[in-house]
Amino acid sequence: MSQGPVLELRGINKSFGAVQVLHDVAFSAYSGEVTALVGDNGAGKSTLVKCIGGIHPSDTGEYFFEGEKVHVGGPRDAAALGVEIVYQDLALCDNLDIVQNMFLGRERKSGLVLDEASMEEMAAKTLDGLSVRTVTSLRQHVSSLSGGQRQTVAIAKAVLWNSKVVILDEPTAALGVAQTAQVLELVRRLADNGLAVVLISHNMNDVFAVSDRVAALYLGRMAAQVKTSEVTHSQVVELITAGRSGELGIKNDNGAAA
Ligand SMILES: Nc1ncnc2c1ncn2[C@@H]1O[C@H](COP(=O)(O)OP(=O)(O)OP(=O)(O)O)[C@@H](O)[C@H]1O
Repeated sequence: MSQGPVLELRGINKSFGAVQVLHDVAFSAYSGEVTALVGDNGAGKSTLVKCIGGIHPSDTGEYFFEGEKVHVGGPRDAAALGVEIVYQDLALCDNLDIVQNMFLGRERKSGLVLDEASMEEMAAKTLDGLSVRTVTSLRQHVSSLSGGQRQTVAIAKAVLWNSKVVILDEPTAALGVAQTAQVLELVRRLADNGLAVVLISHNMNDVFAVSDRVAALYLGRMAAQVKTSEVTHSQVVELITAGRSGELGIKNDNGAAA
């Protein structure tokens, strides 16, 4: 399924004041694939994702979407391309129900009133399309949902808008074993439905369970972006902790030596 990447960044540099956080970073995401973005605390994962999402646009570098060079100067530009980010804190409102959360800020109206029926139908269709069966009622307040169910609602909200790239910030960090398995299954299904999924993770089991590629950041540089099937668990740990793998032969997707 390897066509060109749907999203590709080249030569991304980003500084906050005098501190340069990202150095000449290249990163690609492919439709139908899960790309795990890994790296130690402070390696620059969130900063890279914020560049992709237009929250902190990069200082220099190029951004390509579906092969075209684009300018992403803010979150609206990213959303218009079909790039959605699901943050760790989920940004769900506890006092609203599932449908209200999924349409928050983008409510559908019929004349002057909210078109509840069509929103409920779209929400149900999206959850069905993701084969989500864990939610009992769409009119349930999200405060009454489990961590895994909340994660599911946040992910469904991100894919409601015909998105093409979905970035998930540590979706299993706060979950137990069974819920982690459920969310990972959902992550895989998103890719199988044709989306490019980027999964930020610290958990090697999750990375190897679900990803097609691994992109490893080390001190703000892309140490390697490789196919998951071509690396071992310990090579990925080395990339995260030392910025390179001692064993030769790891190549970046673009052919450069890691
Ligand atoms: N708004 C900001 N202003 C100044 N420095 C920042 C800002 N955001 C991030 N940084 C710095 O950039 C570096 C990378 O941070 P970032 O949050 O991108 O790392 P991360 O890989 O996501 O880490 P973690 O796994 O801990 O979330 C850190 O040294 C951080 O202190």
